[in-house]
Amino acid sequence: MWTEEQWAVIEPKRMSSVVVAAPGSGKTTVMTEHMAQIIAARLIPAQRILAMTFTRQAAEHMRQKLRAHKELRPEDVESCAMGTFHAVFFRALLEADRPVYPVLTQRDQYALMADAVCEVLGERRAVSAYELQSYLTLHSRMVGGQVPDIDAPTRKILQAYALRKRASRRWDHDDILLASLDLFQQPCDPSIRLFQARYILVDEFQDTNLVQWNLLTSLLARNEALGFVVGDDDQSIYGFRGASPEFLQRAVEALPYARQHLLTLNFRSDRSILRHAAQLIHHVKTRVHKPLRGVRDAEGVCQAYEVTDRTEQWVLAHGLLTSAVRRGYSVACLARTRNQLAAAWAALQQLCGTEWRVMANRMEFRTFHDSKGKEWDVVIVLDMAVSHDVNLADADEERRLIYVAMTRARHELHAVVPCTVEGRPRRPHPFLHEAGIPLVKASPRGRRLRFEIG
Ligand SMILES: Nc1ncnc2c1ncn2[C@@H]1O[C@H](COP(=O)(O)OP(=O)(O)OP(=O)(O)O)[C@@H](O)[C@H]1O
Repeated sequence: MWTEEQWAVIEPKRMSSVVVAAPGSGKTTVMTEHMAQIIAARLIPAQRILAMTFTRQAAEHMRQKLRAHKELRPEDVESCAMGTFHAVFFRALLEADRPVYPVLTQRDQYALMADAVCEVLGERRAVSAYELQSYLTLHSRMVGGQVPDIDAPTRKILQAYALRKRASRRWDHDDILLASLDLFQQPCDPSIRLFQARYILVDEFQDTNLVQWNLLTSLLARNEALGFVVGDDDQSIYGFRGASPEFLQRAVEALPYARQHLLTLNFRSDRSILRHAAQLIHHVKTRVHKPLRGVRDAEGVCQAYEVTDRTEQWVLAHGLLTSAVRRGYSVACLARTRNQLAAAWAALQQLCGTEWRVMANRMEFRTFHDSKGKEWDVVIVLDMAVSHDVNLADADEERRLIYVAMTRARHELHAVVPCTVEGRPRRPHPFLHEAGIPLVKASPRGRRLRFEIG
C-alpha cells in the first residue's frame, strides 16, 4: 500500500527526517505510521515520544489514527505526548511552576486592542474588526521575529496593547511561546515531561515562526533528541503570524543527522487540477523544487467563470452545488473571508428554499485558511476577483493561499469571478491566469434572487 518514497520515511530504523511533501501526498498519514512503527518496534519508549502540530483538530486527528492502529497497545498510544505547540509548552510551564496567565479569547484581544487604538489616537470611535486584526497581526509578526515596517503611532498602539495585556494579567498565544523560551535559560527539572522527549516530531512544519523554531532547536539540543519534521513549504500561509516556509527549507541543516525526503505523489486530485496548481506554484520564487505527480488517470474539471455580479455568482454556485450533491459528491464553498462565506450562506439558503436542510448537510463553507488539510470531491472558490488597482505580481503568500484552496479538490475545481461587487468593477484574480485556468463567460439562468445580496 505504501509507495517507495512513503516507505523511505515510515521505515522505523531511519529516524530524524525532514520531509518536504506535496499536497495530497499523505504527510500526516506517513508521520503517524512512522510513529506507530517506532513504538511497535520498541525503538523508543512511547512516553519519550513527543508529537506536535498547530491546531487542536490536527493533534486529535493524529491521536485517533494511532488509536485505530492495530499493532499498538492502547496504553502506549495514551502515553505518547501529543498536542499543539502552545499546549505542549503551556503544560511545561505549569510543570516547571512558572507563572502562567489565562489566555485571552479573540474577542478579549479585540477589546484590549480597541482600547489601545482609542488611547493612542485620542479619539473614541468604533474600530473595525479588520483594523483590529491588522494590528494584532503586526503584533504577532513582531513577536514571531519579523520586523515589519511600521510607523510611530502604530508602534505606540502595539505597546499600549502589550501594557494593557500585562495590566490585566492575561496572555495571548504568543506569550506562551515567549515565556517558554525562558525555560531554556536556566537549569530545569528533568522530571518535566517535555525534557524527557527523545524523539520530537512536528507536523505542518511550514507554519513555524522564529520563536517556535528557536524553541524546537533548543529542545532538541537540550534533550539530545532526534527530530522529524514534515510540511509543505508551498502551503505556508500563516505569514501574518510570523510563520515562514524558510524554516522547513533550513531544517535539514539544523536537525541532527537529518535526511531530507520528498513526497511528490498526489493521491487526491485529478490531472487538470494538479496541472494548473503546479503551473501556479511554479511562480513562487523561493521554494523546494518538487514535481507534483498524480496517481489518477481522470482529467477532472478545472474551470473559472466570469459572471456579471455576485447575484449571478450565487445562482451559478447554486447550480454547481446542486449538481454535485445529486451526484453524491462531497462539496465545499471556499472564500477568503468569513464575511464572504456568510454572504454565500445567506444567498444559497434562499436559492435552495425547501431543499436547504438537505443541501446544508452535504456541503461545507470554509475560508481558504480553514480548508488546509481537508479534501472534497468538488470545490467551488467564490469571489475570485480583485479591484483593478491591486498588484499581486510579488505576492508569493497569496500564490500559496490560492494553491492550498485549489489542491483541496479531488475531481472538480470551479472558480467564480463576479465582475462587479457592490457596484465597483472587478477583474479576474491574476493568479487564475497564472495558473492557466480557462476562464469562460457564464450567464447562469434559472431562479433569480429577489434582491441583491452584497
Ligand atoms: N499510499 C497511499 N495509497 C492510497 N491513498 C493514499 C496513500 N497515502 C495517502 N493516501 C490518501 O491520499 C489523500 C491525501 O492524504 P493526506 O491528507 O494525508 O495528505 P497530505 O499530504 O496531508 O495533504 P495536504 O497537505 O494537501 O492536506 C488521503 O485521502 C489519503 O487517504
